[in-house]
Amino acid sequence: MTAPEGPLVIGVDSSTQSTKVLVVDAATGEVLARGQAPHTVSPGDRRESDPEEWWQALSTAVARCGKIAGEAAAVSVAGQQHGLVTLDADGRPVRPALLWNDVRSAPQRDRLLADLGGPQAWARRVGSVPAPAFTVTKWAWLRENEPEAARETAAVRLPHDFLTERLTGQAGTDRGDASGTGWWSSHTGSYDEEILSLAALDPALLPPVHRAGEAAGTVAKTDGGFLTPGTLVATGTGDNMAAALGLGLLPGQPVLSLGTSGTVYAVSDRSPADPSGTVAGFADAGSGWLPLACTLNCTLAVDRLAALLSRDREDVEAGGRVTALPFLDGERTPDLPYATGLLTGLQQATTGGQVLQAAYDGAVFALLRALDLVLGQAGDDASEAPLLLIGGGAKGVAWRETVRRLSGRAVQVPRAEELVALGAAAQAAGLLLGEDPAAVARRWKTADGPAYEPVERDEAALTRLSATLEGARTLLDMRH
Ligand SMILES: Nc1ncnc2c1ncn2[C@@H]1O[C@H](COP(=O)(O)OP(=O)(O)O)[C@@H](O)[C@H]1O
Ligand SMILES: O=C(CO)[C@@H](O)[C@H](O)COP(=O)(O)O
Repeated sequence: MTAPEGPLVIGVDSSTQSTKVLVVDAATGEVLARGQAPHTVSPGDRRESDPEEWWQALSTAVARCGKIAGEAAAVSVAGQQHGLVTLDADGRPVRPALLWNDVRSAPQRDRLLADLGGPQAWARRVGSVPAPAFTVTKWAWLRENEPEAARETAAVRLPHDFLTERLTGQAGTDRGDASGTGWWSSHTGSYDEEILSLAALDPALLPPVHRAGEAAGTVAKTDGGFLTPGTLVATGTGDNMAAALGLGLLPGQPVLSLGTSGTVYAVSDRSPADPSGTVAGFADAGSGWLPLACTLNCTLAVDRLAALLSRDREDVEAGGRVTALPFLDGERTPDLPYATGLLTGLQQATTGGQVLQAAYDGAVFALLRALDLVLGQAGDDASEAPLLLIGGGAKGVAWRETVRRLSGRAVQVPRAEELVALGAAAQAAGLLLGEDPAAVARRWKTADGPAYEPVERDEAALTRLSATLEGARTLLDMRH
């Protein structure tokens, strides 16, 4: 490793399963140190995590980077989107955070949709038709199911706001993450008073929304002194917005991310509004937008199937007619919050490897079905552009080959791992150096990596998956 040119910056990804921290040379993008610490997510129907554990994980992951972390001149925190963090008057969590993949708020979502006049009204108003992932549905759930906790709440935050506020001592969020709440409009760039009133949420509980390029503050104090006081803190953003920054994404470049969630998105310079609700009309971390579709069942669902079959995740086999819709946690895309996993087409000759391959197919199919709608909302011609494959799953051959076979598109796998944390680092570097963070990431060449030619699309598998989904809709919509 050559001596860093400096200055150094820190990028944080506080995602569903863990916190990842990178110390990066702002001049070159070289990753000088990395640290990681896990999170606990409650099992069963609840998907909750303790925000205090995120804070501890941040401290541990920074410590695992070594002393060099103390030399950073700027830091930025990106986080899993949508989570409802409720704080009391002393800034302590009233209860664990309700995460993006907790679908218990589906009935409240249905009610909120109707109260504003249906999906079209929501898309027109805030840019998105809320899924049960959106924070507004979670607040409605809390008020209905735990009114005392709602009453005790003195501040409502998103995961990245909570961590940034702990660092700086100042409340604030950014437009990218705010656009996943449902109460902030990516068309107008402001909180929507009518929606806040429908959800019975006092706007005084919400943080101010920083503009792109503004600082959130400086490191005021930290419990264990794990970052140097006075270090500049950028606004941070949602994890998908950060990954878009981390890739230095330009319009017309589609991304498919394989992590706890599966996402497909592109950046756009027009404000999306998809009344079907498949495409969320998020704002990006700059001054543009990020039309995005998200599935709940991606790498964890396939890993679970592999574990049930006692197979390595790469141990797949082609052939057979087995079809899987691996909606183990309910599903968001398609909108089937009450769904469970479905397996059909099993025959005497079916092998375990074919069942596992079917799980990959089902997870990728759900994402690719939404990709055309995402690109339609983005409005730029991306027909010839390679699909950028990122997230933990992009390291897997079975994932990559499934995406190639079902998409029929060229695929590029950036060599840079941890694009969310790198995007946060680019945001910190942009703030420090007065540059556009996406341009910083392009200078760092983060999207470079091996390219894979298109292969013929497996129409037979796609037709089988579509027919299974349509045929099983009533079953998948059944409330257990
Ligand atoms: N070498 C690998 N091959 C395939 N999948 C992998 C590999 N390494 C990690 N993964 C998958 O990556 C997932 C984590 O992805 P990541 O993007 O880090 O998740 P998140 O940010 O949502 O917490 C794990 O659930 C695991 O299935
Ligand atoms: O809900 C969404 C996007 O709308 C998810 O993408 C979350 O932001 C969680 O991300 P990961 O933990 O899977 O990175």
